[in-house]
Amino acid sequence: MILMKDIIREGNPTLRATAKKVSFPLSQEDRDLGKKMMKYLEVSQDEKLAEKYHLRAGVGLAAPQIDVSKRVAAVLVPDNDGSIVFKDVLYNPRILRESVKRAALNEGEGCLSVDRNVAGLVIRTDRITLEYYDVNGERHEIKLENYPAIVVQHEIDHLNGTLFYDHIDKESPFKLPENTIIIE
Ligand SMILES: O=C(O)C[C@@H](Cc1ccccc1)[C@H](O)SCc1ccccc1
Ligand code: NI
Repeated sequence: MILMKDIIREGNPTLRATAKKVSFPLSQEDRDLGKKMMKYLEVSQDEKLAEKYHLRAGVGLAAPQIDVSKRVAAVLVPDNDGSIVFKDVLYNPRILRESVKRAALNEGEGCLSVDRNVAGLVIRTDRITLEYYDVNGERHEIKLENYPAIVVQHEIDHLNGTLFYDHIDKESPFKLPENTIIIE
């Protein structure tokens, strides 16, 4: 099971590398990789289990964060009522289309690989068309908006060596650019 000790932190070069695509049919290793990343998210979102295993809650986890430079990311986005908005392991995810409209989370962003608070608006695209392959090699093309779209962009950033604070305007971190909505 993935524990916090397995998650690499700022300064580890893998976090700044461009991860490599996986090939299909997936090797057992790449199947298991996706499975254990999703397991981390499930356990981290269970209050009791997260406490038991000292896990930071996560709605997404990218393979580079456990020092595996492959284009694989697990996403588990719950709704406020505990239902699931979006859950899958994304193999070779790619953003096909981006809206002109931008979005940023009101409370900014954090990262399991960043052990400090970096304040500021993380400016992202509000609506995306996402292409990815699932564990069976099936191609998916889906539209996401608002919070799920933010989470997926955060994870795809990890596959490209980008961290959330790269998107914060250093001069004026809380400036709201034109055409940008705040997501509460
Ligand atoms: O480090 C990661 O990739 C996991 C992040 C993903 C993320 C952070 C902020 C905004 C979108 C995605 C963790 O989920 S950070 C912890 C967290 C937990 C629950 C809700 C929001 C953030
Ligand atoms: Ni992160």
